[in-house]
Amino acid sequence: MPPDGWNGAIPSSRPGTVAEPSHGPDTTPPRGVSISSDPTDRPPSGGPSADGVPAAPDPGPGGVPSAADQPPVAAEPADGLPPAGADGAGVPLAGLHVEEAPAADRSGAQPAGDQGEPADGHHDEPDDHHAAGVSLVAKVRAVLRVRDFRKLWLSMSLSSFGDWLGLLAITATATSLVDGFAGQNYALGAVLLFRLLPAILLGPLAGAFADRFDRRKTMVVSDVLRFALFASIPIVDELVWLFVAQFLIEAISLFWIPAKEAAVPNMLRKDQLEPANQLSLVTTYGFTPVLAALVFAVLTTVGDRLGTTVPSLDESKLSLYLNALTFLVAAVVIWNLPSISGRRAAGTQVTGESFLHSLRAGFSFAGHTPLVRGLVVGITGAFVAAGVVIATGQAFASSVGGGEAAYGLLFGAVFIGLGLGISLGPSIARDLSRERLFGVAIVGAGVGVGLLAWTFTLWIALLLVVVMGFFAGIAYLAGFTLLGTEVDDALRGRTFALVQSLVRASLIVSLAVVPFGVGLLGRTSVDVGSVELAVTGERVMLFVAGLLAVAVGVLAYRQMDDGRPVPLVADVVTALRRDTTARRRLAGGGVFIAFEGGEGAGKSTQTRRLQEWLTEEGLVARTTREPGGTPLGAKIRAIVLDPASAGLSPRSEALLYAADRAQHVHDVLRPALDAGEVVITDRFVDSSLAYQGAGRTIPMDDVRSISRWATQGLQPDLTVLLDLPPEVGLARARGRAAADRLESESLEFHQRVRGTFRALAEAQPDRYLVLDARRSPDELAAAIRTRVSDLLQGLPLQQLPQHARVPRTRRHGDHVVQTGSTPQLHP
Ligand SMILES: Nc1ncnc2c1ncn2[C@@H]1O[C@H](COP(=O)(O)OP(=O)(O)OP(=O)(O)O)[C@@H](O)[C@H]1O
Ligand SMILES: Cc1cn([C@H]2C[C@H](O)[C@@H](COP(=O)(O)O)O2)c(=O)[nH]c1=O
Repeated sequence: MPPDGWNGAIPSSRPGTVAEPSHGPDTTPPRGVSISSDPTDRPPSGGPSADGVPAAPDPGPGGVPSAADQPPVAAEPADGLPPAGADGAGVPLAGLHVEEAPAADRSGAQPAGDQGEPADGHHDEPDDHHAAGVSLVAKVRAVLRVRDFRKLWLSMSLSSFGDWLGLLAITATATSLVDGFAGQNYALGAVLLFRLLPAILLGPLAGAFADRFDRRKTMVVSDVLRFALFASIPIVDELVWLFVAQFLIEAISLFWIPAKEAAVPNMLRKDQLEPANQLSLVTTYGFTPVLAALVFAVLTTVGDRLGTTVPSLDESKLSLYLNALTFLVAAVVIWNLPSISGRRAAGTQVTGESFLHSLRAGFSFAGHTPLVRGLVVGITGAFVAAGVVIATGQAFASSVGGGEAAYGLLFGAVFIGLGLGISLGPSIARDLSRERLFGVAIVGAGVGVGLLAWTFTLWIALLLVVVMGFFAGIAYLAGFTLLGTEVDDALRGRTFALVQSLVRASLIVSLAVVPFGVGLLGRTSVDVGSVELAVTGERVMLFVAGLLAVAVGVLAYRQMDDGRPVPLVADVVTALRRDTTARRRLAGGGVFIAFEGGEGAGKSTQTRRLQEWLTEEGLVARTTREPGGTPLGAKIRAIVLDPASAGLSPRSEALLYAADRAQHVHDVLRPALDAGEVVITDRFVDSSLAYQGAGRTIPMDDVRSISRWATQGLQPDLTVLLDLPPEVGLARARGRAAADRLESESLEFHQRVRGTFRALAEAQPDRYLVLDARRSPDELAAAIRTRVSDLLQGLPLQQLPQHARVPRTRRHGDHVVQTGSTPQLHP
């Protein structure tokens, strides 16, 4: 039976999914129109002159500012990007690979070792997996730096530890209070029953109550009552009171859990909720049960000795007192966290909806919303299967020849698997939609159980149990995260409560029914060739549980599938391989390439050259830009770049760029990608993160949120970052035209911009090509062509009709001669 922290599910922001075209297959006629960037349409001059750019520190090789020049880095945010207001140049760049500048450019540069890179100068790009792992640690550390959350998490962990310890102690107490094998088993069953029963009877009521109380008071009162009840069990020392106390403790916990769930999102930023969720679940299922088992073992030794001096004290009683104490400590901690109180304390009115009506609304919502229905079916079915695994565990363990020790190992293996699934699952399956992940993970767990049923070797069984736990952990996190993100706050308490009740009911039913099934089926053996196969009740039940999990996984998947035309297997395989291009291809789309970089880095030059080359190769390729890729965007561009718009507030500026982007995605990018074109944009979302986020010091998450909203999740397949020290780029840009409003910003502003571009590239090395923009235009164009030709290999992109193609012989006479290596495309 899971302890208090069991559904530590915290509403969380959904990890970014790979953009899927919003339209169906290509119906758009081929386009060959190029919207080229025109540097002459800048707003009229009027800003500060090009002079006065302060001398910049030596940027080091490849333009990387040396550590000594970097200003102090502010508190590290969850996403590893510079916090708002921090100088992006201070972000560690160890994993960034910048294609090197020509030798002449590097003279006098500092050794690579100064940048924290390997002394041999070899830039090892961290693989994506590693980057994801590091970023999870960073995210968790950032979450734990939030003082109130840290305190709540510590108190939750303490309660969870106490609860596991209490479970061990109560089961030991129950069996010690009765005599005989049958009596002891009945007592054990009754303890579990009394622990599970309240949720079935009171769960939905507790859910409806959840939003009507001051959360802090609810939690403190619950913890104090649980302290008193746990402490009373060893004092009263009666079996009947143990059952009553169990029932009351569970009933009280039902009020504590939703209060806690509602409190956490108020303490953290939205993007911090998923790592907080992972942390809570790993603590509850990975760490505290192991610690509780160890402490119980220690107390058993101490209790034996104590028992000789204080006869009424044994390890179970000691554990129960300790458990009681954890709740008292938690009560004190929570009492000192006023931020938990929530909206009641803030004076917000609760709707006048009747209690009964709100209960009915909760049920109706769960029954009529396909996604929630799928989640409820999946979670319930998975817990029925889990109940079967628990109920057959002892018999199965002895059948693989390990007895009690094997049971302990198998029990531990479940938690190892759960811990791995919860902590690693989201990063492994980062690109897969959570709806699909949920169904797939339940099926995976079911297959694990089905195979386990026919395993006769302990180590294979242990391996399969870890696999089963791994998938179950992923499903659990995905399911509860989806409940948190997809269910409106007003209904969330009731939905969670309903799921809680169903989970417990499933466990009860399977724990009650399975032993009968096992007994009824008995033990037989089947001859398979020369081998005699033992077909026992517990193995058959396990196999049935596996089949059931597979069935509910498929059912949940069908309920929750968003109807995308991408076949599941290909979706899973490409998501695991992080193959975003293949994912877009699966969805029948084109290829999206973004150019990013500071002022004067050469983006317009290179977007144009790339488009010309692709067109020569017979592909439909277009260039576009932000801001100003649409007629409406051109007006926005005029406003944002006009030095006369001096009073524009940072937020207005961010929204104007987002508005330009929304129109751009809607009018240009999506249709062109849906038509299978190669779309090359001069700037995209990264520019907003760099300029409005780091430059204007707007919180990165706010910029990311409005950008995601504006783009509906569209991401480039490749971003070419032309990296250049800002003083070089500004000089180039100012040599071309008078400085616009952004170019007129300070050098520090532009250094923050540069640092953020680099940090973004570092976070996803597979999706970026970082080039030293001090290289010649020809060298840059050649490096870009090489990378782009790799990206486009084998893709069924839209091609120019024969009559529109430029014969190779004429091309070089008419257009820019593409020098350097020019790979051949085979579209
Ligand atoms: N690799 C290069 N080396 C030197 N000069 C370059 C290089 N690439 C472009 N330039 C020159 O630098 C200036 C800016 O180039 P371009 O307009 O392509 O940059 P940009 O990144 O689009 O600038 P902005 O962001 O300010 O629009 C132009 O005068 C261009 O000729
Ligand atoms: C997309 C985008 C752009 N900017 C800034 C960056 C530049 O200073 C100008 C655009 O000028 P360019 O000549 O086209 O490079 O706008 C920004 O601040 N935020 C953005 O999202």
